[in-house]
Amino acid sequence: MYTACLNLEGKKVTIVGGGKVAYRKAVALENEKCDLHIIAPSFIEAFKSLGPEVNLVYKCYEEGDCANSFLVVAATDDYETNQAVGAFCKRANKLCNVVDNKELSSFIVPSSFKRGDLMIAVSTGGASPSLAALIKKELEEKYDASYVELMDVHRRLRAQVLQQVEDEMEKKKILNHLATLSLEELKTYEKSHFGC
Ligand SMILES: C[C@@]1(CC(=O)O)C2=NC(=C\c3[nH]c(c(CCC(=O)O)c3CC(=O)O)Cc3[nH]c(c(CC(=O)O)c3CCC(=O)O)/C=C3\N/C(=C\2)[C@@H](CCC(=O)O)[C@]3(C)CC(=O)O)/[C@H]1CCC(=O)O
Ligand SMILES: NC(=O)c1ccc[n+]([C@@H]2O[C@H](COP(=O)([O-])OP(=O)(O)OC[C@H]3O[C@@H](n4cnc5c(N)ncnc54)[C@H](O)[C@@H]3O)[C@@H](O)[C@H]2O)c1
Repeated sequence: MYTACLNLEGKKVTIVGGGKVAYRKAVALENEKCDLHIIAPSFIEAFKSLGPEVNLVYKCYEEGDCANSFLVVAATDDYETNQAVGAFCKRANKLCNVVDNKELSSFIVPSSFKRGDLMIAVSTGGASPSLAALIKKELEEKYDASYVELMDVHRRLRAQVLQQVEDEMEKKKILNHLATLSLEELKTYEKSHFGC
């Protein structure tokens, strides 16, 4: 499967299902500024914690419910319903994650976390979602909260380097060197080279 990061801002996204798995997917999608609709006859309590901009639609799935959606997640506990959603999306060329059917999915979701602009995602291709989550947990410790600031400094420094260094080889050399520095070293570099 191809690795990509999707920009879902303003896109209509539909989740079918109102249980534990649908909730996990909803929490992740809520952060993406998409137009999120969730369809199910009943929802677990946890859904109350979602913001008012999330549309909970109290009904069973019907063909056509996802017709205007850019991306769809089929997350019911009913195999036939999930399959119907997946089959519709396949015909209609929509991105679709069917949580109990990798073969019918056009994408699957890795275990991931963010530290500012840094995003780390781990996938086992469905072989062991638990192992993906465990490896993510290990990486969360190594790439701790300090990386949020580190990424801010990197973004500033890269912009300065791109603006001020013309020679392509030199530019590459500097950026590769910056990638090896600690947060403290980066701050010292910034002060001495760009005076801030
Ligand atoms: C990463 C994560 C992201 C997320 O869901 O957003 C995710 N599963 C997570 C957790 C998790 N899932 C399951 C358990 C119970 C233990 C176990 O069974 O292992 C746990 C552990 C837990 O809950 O702690 C069971 C399970 N998962 C799938 C099936 C169906 C099947 O295999 O057919 C079944 C069996 C259902 C059953 O019959 O019981 C399928 C998929 N799960 C995926 C993603 C995709 C592959 C990702 C990959 O391998 O890279 C894929 C293919 C489709 C998809 O959902 O995208 C999230 C971790 C979030 C985090 O903590 O970071
Ligand atoms: N991909 C994953 O990470 C993962 C992890 C665990 C389980 N699963 C699979 O996910 C599925 C759902 O698990 P769960 O724990 O969220 O189940 P759950 O029992 O907590 O929730 C099921 C939800 O589906 C809704 N539903 C049922 N029929 C529907 C229909 N026709 N239209 C709309 N909504 C409908 C129910 O109202 C309920 O809200 C299971 O099939 C399980 O095999 C996937």
